Amino acid sequence: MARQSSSRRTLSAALVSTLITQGSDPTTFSPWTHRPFCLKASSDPWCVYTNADTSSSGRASVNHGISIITTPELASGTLNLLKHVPPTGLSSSDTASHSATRKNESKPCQVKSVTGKGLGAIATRRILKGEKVLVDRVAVLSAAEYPEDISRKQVQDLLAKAVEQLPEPEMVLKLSRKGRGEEQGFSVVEDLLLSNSFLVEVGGQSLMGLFGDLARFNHACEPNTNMRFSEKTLAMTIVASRDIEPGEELTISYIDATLPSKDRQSTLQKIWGFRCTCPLCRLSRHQRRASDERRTEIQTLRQETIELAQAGKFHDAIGISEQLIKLIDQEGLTLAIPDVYDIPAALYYHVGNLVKAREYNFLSLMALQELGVEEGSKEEDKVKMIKETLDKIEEELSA
Ligand SMILES: C[S@@+](CC[C@H](N)C(=O)[O-])C[C@H]1O[C@@H](n2cnc3c(N)ncnc32)[C@H](O)[C@@H]1O
Repeated sequence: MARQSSSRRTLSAALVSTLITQGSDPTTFSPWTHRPFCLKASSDPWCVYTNADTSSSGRASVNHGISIITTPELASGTLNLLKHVPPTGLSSSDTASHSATRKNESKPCQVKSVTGKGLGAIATRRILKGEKVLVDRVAVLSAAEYPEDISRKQVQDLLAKAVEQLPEPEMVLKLSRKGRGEEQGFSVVEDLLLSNSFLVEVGGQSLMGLFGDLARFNHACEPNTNMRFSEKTLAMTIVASRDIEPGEELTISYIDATLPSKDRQSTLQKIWGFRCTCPLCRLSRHQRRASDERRTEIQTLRQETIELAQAGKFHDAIGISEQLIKLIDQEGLTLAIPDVYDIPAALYYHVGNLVKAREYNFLSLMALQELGVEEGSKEEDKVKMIKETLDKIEEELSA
């Protein structure tokens, strides 16, 4: 199982033995509610750590529990993360309706059948750009790649254990659809994990995260919401990236949506195992060609900007990067906008045009904030960095 490789690290023998060989009294595994279930690999052991405490008194408690499949080292890092999780838990529906209640509005979306895609999340009312529509705490975190000496069957056992130990395993098992299936050697849990989980960064490692409610969000190549993961709360927040009308489907992008249609289809097929039927992929051949041309041009301009900057032709690179912004905007690639502003921001700073550097840093900051910045997310780090740069520019301008 490999969506993206994760680095493996060494760990202290003392830590391993503390985590693995503790006695049979479950309280000594705290914050885990189950004895860690471990496989001894020739390198690090790999274990399932579960917190299935559904009471509101436990510090790490969450309504739907959490299982993490990892090495003892990362699990020990996660202990700190769990301390920050609000004690009342973060069930998606609770949180979404909680924020809705505050505004005296109804829940923003509900799961319904969508033609050709199974189930999906449909807006129940008007949702404004920037509104949080879901906060979903991760249920299962798994390595994206396992060492070679752990067999496929052992990985399947770890995954099965991770789900089985959750307080409501059926909440995860119900996500299973007719996927790659047993004939291709996939176990039910492995298959559902591969077709429903998203890569997240925890403790510097890329892990696959399964989020019970987010798993009902279908993909679109022009999505109307975006995802923000917080390492602090282990929750994914979904924020509207434009105004959404009642009855519209809420969509996210599973891949780099700036790619031309052929590349998007092949990536979705290879990694996710389905053929995309989103509105952009269903355009007439003529309209799709126009969009593909713009997207191919976007890839070319990106590459050209890098090459020009590497060759020290900064003013030419600035010109191309500004063309790139126009194209990204024309193609409605809202999610790519903050990153694309960073390019002229850095280039203008480099050539000493501080006024323009300030303008683009400011635009990047605004675009990021419009898309939602969660505490403990990588976007929060980026906002901090841009603000520091803006302060530095102000200082230099007033010197
Ligand atoms: C994370 S799940 C989304 C929820 C799913 N539709 C359900 O019924 O639970 C991913 C699966 O939904 C379907 N899907 C998602 N986006 C799609 C799209 N744009 N076109 C066609 N099928 C899609 C595919 O079957 C994919 O494997």
